[in-house]
Amino acid sequence: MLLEVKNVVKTFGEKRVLEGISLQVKSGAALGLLGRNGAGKTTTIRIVMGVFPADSGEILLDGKPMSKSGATFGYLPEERGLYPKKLIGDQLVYLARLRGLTRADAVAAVKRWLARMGMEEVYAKKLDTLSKGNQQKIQLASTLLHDPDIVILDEPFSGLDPVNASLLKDVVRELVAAGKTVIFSSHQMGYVEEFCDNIAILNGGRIVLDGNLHDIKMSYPRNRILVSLDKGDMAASIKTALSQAGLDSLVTKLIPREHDVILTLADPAKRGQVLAALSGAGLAVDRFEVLTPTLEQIFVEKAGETA
Ligand SMILES: Nc1ncnc2c1ncn2[C@@H]1O[C@H](COP(=O)(O)OP(=O)(O)OP(=O)(O)O)[C@@H](O)[C@H]1O
Repeated sequence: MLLEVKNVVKTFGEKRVLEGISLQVKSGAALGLLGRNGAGKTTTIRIVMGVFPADSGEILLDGKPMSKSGATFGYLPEERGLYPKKLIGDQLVYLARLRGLTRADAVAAVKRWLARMGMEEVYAKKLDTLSKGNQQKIQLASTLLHDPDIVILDEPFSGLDPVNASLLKDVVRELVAAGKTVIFSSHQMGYVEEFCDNIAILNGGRIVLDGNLHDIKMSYPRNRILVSLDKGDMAASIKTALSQAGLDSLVTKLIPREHDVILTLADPAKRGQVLAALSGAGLAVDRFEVLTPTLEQIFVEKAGETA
């Protein structure tokens, strides 16, 4: 399944919030939709879901208008929407029925999802008797009860402890593996790096970067190398080894850090010569690694300035 956002423009009053954005999401590979507060992520999601129309542009699923596709959505919004005072089982069954399940199927889906979340015992409890993290898991279950084709998760990890975060990661991975179309929006870049093969960064209503995250990282210069040795004064040993091998001019910068050294090379293709020089000098190299930028660094570079 291919979801396409094509040249979407949206204005609220005088304010143009989306300036003609285009992006694609393929099923079986999650898209990380990123951007600073107010960049237009929620507006984009709402247009994709048909909550309100775009001023112009198209939302297509496999080349046809989304509105005619019959695709089902599961949306976990940032502001959660379940009733705190109602019994969890009752409201989940109600929601599943609203989304078209028979009563028997709805009850079965609710029991299955509560079990998946490790929370079978809360069926007859009120939502507000649960901790924030456990409420969050119920919200996620409510998003997935009807086995939607397109799953949109806005900050799904907020408030979760590491064990629950790990459970949720497994659920998201299963959705992706099951061929769902998954859009994941978060300010926590670590999670985005874990799940999303593809990213789109919005800034000032425009897509300023999109594509495969691995390819994006590989497109950055590969001239910074992290080196660590098993002992001794690393920086001094490395300088001596490079000098003996006549490679001083290849290394344009050498930054000693507490547990390693970062080298900047004039020509990254010659990094093998640096490694050979270090081993040739009898140094025990623990790590020798090309440093690629983190998503956080890429994000700050691309979205740090408001366009
Ligand atoms: N219904 C509305 N009426 C007027 N302005 C709106 C409306 N909805 C959103 N906006 C404006 O559109 C811009 C984009 O908002 P949006 O909620 O899409 O951003 P976001 O990227 O999801 O931000 P956040 O990360 O803070 O959730 C903001 O300036 C916001 O104030």
